[in-house]
Amino acid sequence: MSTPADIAVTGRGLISHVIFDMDGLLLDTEKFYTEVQEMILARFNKTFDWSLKAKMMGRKAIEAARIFVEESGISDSLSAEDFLVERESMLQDLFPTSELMPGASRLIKHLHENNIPICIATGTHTRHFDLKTQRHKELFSLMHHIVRGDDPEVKQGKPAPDGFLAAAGRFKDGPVDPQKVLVFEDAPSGVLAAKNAGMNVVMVPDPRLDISHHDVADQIITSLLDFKPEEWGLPPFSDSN
Ligand SMILES: O=P(O)(O)OC[C@H](O)CO
Ligand SMILES: [Mg+2]
Repeated sequence: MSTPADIAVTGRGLISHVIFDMDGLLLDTEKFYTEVQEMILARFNKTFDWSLKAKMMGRKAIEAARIFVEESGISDSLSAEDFLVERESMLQDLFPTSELMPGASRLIKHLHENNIPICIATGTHTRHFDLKTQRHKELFSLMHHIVRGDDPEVKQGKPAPDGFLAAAGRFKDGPVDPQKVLVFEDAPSGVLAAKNAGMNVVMVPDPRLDISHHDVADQIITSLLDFKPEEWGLPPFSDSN
């Protein structure tokens, strides 16, 4: 992990574009997946722990589902496809209640007001994206574009770089040099995806995630409220932020 001084030395202060992850980073939606998956495993007298959570988060639904049934040892009783069906109605009730993570609105508005191009690259597919964001349309409209997990260009989910490379390619003036992109992520798979795309990554991990997952990111912060844009060559927050 780099310190702010290292960041300046390696030239990572020259960020021109920002890509946000969504679940667990902008929206407090990871808790819904956890709740539902705990309930399903309880049916099999098993517990859902953070080592399994760490492997699933950030991935496309079917990829996470395969990990869930295989790693928890229930694949003989429940297929990945049936797991997705079983959790769907519960998630559909929970997603419309999604709330913003602390500091998300402040950072998005700050970057937009300062003309820093911003977008989202999420593993979430369009139908779930629409449910999760229905209370936050105004804020999400500040994004230049949004790449979802079912985008045709996203052949493989995180940790593959597909989503971040597609996102970097859709800004107004064409593809952006990955070295000038700063990604915000909460998930180990998402941090790896951004590094696989050659980008800079600030990780905002859930405190329950094992610290062994902190090694790959360029910077770790405990909340978006703690992000200091000037450490990355971005306009600082003013007192009114
Ligand atoms: O974290 P995101 O936004 O890539 O979403 C991925 C899944 O939908 C949830 O882990
Ligand atoms: Mg995430």
